[in-house]
Amino acid sequence: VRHPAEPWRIKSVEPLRLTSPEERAAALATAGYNVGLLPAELVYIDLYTDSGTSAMSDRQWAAVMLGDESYAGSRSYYRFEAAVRDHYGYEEVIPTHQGRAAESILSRCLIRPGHHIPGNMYFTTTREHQELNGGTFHDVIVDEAHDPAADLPFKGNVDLTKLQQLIDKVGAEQIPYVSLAATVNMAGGQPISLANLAEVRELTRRHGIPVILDAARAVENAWFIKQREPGWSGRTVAEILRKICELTDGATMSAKKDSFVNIGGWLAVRDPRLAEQARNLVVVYEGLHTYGGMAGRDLEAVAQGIEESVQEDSIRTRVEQVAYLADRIAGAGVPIVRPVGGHAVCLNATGFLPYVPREQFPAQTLTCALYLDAGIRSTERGAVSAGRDPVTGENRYPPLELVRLTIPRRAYTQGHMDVVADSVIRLYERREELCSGVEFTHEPSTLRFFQSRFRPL
Ligand SMILES: CC1=C(O)/C(=C\N=C(/Cc2ccc(O)c(F)c2)C(=O)O)C(COP(=O)(O)O)=CN1
Repeated sequence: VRHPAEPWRIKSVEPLRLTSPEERAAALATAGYNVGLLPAELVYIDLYTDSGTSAMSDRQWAAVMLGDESYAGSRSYYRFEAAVRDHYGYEEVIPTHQGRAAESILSRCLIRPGHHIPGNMYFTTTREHQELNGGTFHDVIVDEAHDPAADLPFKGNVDLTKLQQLIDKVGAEQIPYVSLAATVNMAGGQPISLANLAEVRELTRRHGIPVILDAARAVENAWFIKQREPGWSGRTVAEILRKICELTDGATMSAKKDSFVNIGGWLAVRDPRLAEQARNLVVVYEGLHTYGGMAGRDLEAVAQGIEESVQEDSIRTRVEQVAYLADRIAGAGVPIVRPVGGHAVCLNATGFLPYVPREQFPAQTLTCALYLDAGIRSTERGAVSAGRDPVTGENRYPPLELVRLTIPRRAYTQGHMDVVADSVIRLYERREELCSGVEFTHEPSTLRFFQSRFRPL
């Protein structure tokens, strides 16, 4: 796989510093063996997240200067609203400062204690807000999504039998909505197909259950539909994105992904009554419903980012850079999640570190080894992220124990990808030496992944 030639040239740069091994060892100990607690300046290549870390374009920076900071009815809000309506197709657009704020407001509007929310695999903040409002999340994704080696084109698909069984078990009236992610982050950025989405739409329509999309990386999902789903190769990404949204009743959006911005999000629905309920909560938690926790300049950057995100060369080269990294790593025999997702290469930590027992958190251990080796920050997407079962309090050990190498958009070049690939391959060749993991020294009660601290065993 060749590294793509980007459809842009660099006009502004931010200097990077490579630390010494000694510096990194000291920094990691201070950070409690949680790379998420490292100061960013001690990280050389930061693959912690693609959320809010992408490079904005000169046109987005120019739009920032046009930000209308009026409290009510900002010009920038109407530009933002028009961009969401044009590209996602929902009538009622409600700004929020980022995705989890949209999730919180949607959950407060639709979920009541005792409710059940089916979805194609969990995402941490999405499930958290569902549980905080008394709901129970049920994973109805196809079984293959939990198998890192299953190389299927649409592992984000819903297993319709699982969905029907949940409806039969709890009753449609106990299901406020079906929560669908496009792509599925925790499965490695796996897309859902339009055919499956249409089947979910049909099944839920029969029971009067709404479908709410998590659109954070829906442009990447649209790209995979164009590449992999028969009958769509001749359509534009923009047309396919609209088609995805048409099959849903609303969406929560973290604009910090597809739309390249450093902050921003929105909730969009078709039902004006739900929209009014949500706007009332936005005023309580985010700010007036025409800015929703963003400055006018942020609204402008999101609007411009949406337009750029659906340009074919932009999304193609974004996904191809990830494929380049995956190809180099997999070429050396390193176990990764197949097929490669749109935003990340996911290392299968149990396959990578077979001698580290699950109770010693192999994925967390591997993130530490990657940082020590080359100053690379990656993301634990395994048992630490999965947290504890809210009922039993026991650690959840999901089948996927992954290290996510998450690629920011338009930020790193082929040279950086090669540094990452070389480091991963070097560690894989030394994997026999890595036979003990880590244990908690501090474990927060909520979303422990961010603030946990560990000690090496
Ligand atoms: C599919 C989806 C997301 O990927 C997502 C965020 N994602 C992050 C940041 C993150 C979030 C929670 C974690 O445990 C985590 F470790 C990383 C990420 O890196 O992937 C949100 C929430 O959107 P907000 O971040 O704008 O509020 C909603 N939906």
